[in-house]
Amino acid sequence: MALQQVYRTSLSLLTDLYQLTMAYGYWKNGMAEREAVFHLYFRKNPFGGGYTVAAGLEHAVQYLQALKFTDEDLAYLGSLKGSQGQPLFEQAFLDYLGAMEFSCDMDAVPEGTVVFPNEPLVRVKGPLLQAQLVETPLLTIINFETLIATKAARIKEAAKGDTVIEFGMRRAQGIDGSLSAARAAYVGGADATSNLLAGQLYNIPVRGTHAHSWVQAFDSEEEAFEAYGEAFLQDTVLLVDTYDTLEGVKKAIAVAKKLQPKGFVFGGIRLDSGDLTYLSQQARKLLDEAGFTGTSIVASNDLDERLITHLKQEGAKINVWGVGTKMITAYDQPALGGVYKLAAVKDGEWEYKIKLSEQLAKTSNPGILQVRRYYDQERYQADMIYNELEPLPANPQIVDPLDTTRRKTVEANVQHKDLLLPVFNKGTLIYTLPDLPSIKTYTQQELNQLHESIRRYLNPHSYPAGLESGLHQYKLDLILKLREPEKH
Ligand SMILES: Nc1ncnc2c1ncn2[C@@H]1O[C@H](COP(=O)(O)OP(=O)(O)OP(=O)(O)O)[C@@H](O)[C@H]1O
Ligand SMILES: O=P(O)(O)OC[C@H]1O[C@H](OP(=O)(O)OP(=O)(O)O)[C@H](O)[C@@H]1O
Ligand SMILES: O=C(O)c1cccnc1
Repeated sequence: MALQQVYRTSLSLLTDLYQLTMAYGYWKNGMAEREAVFHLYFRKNPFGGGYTVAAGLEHAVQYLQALKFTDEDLAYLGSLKGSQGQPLFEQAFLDYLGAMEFSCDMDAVPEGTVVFPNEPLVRVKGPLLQAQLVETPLLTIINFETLIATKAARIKEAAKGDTVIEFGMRRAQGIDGSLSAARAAYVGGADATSNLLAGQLYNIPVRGTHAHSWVQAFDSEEEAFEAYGEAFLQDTVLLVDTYDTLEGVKKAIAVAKKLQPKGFVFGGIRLDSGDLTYLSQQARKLLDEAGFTGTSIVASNDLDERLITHLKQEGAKINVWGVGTKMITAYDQPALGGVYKLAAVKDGEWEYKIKLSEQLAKTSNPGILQVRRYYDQERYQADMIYNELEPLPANPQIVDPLDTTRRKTVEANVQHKDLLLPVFNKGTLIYTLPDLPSIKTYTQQELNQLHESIRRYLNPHSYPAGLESGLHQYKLDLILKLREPEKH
């Protein structure tokens, strides 16, 4: 029953061992309750793209709401031994964990928001032990769902208003990979999923056709089509490529005509192999000539945003795209490199912290950060990461992270909004989670605010997003200070 045991009420052990060893260390050193701030952000848009769609907040919230070490969890931690056979954790620490209630503040960008490198998607502020502990699960959830939502947005963009159905469960990264990806794909742009459990859990529309095995199970393709059409008079999409695609289309048309007196509505055909441009054009001609002008042509077969764009440019007559492997696995980039970095610790006063790196771009940002988005009537103009606790100049400057000599002054007449919204206040949920259809609509509104040169998948323009110049200078000074050998 291991499978059933995976999806349990307590996911508190769903973290790396080192989160618990650090937690023990903080507790032992009297630092557990010291206030700290962490930011979750990524450094590069995935897929060589110009934007990223944030997703996963709902699951992150659910995880945090349920964060409680059960007796079973504590017994397991108590059973862990060091190399000399000694218990890894002492009982008083386990008692502390058992009594612990999540009490952090969390701010996050709403799901469906378009975001850019280095911008915090989540900010956790609270007792050091707790804020550290949640690093790994928050990254697991946000990295994956953000990655898939972004992939789906790219695919939906390529489909240019056509319907996109997520068909990927069979190729997904395991059970949860199929479920959370189905939800994230829907957030990003997919219109429906073939995954029934995702449909039930998340209220995503479910859609599907039939497999080649259906046709193979009958003595002839006609019989198979007729039997399916009889069973689903209203919603039939027939897979026509089991033997010879265009012959299959002709047989599907003949069956549709035969069943019409019974109220049959010819929903569509599906093409799953061969030259999808040529076959869809020929199939469209045959369908139109037979009067089935409203019958859809569904295509599937290793599709992604590039192929869909190609097929459209070639003049393919496809209006529904079934996309599996390449969407559900984010095939060309299997992980978003989101990180979770300590940015401030309070010891009386706030002390801002950075993690040094050889490259300035990889050095984390200090402070208690917020993201300000500037926009006019038509578009998002620029984003500025700034320290909430420091005063902002009247006309702040945004420093380009890739070329810090390039700076953009924010014009006085543009509007702005801050992206991180309060989600938890001292462990209490204060954010109303939007329903999934609202998130999906919001994603599309967000994408529409980006210039199409930023949305295109090939060599997109980069959206201006950087540090407020005062924060940038503070960071440089901190780096220089930390690099002085005698200081550390
Ligand atoms: N007109 C086209 N232009 C570019 N790529 C296409 C075109 N038509 C199909 N493709 C893509 O080419 C790839 C190979 O197609 P092909 O029909 O050879 O697939 P297959 O997987 O070998 O077929 P089968 O499913 O029968 O094994 C698929 O990813 C398919 O989506
Ligand atoms: O190609 P994807 O984007 O992953 O879409 C899902 C695929 O899954 C099904 O076939 P399956 O892969 O089971 O068999 P097939 O490749 O032999 O058609 C379906 O016919 C699609 O081709
Ligand atoms: O319904 C379909 O056509 C379907 C579902 C999953 C995978 N491939 C196709």
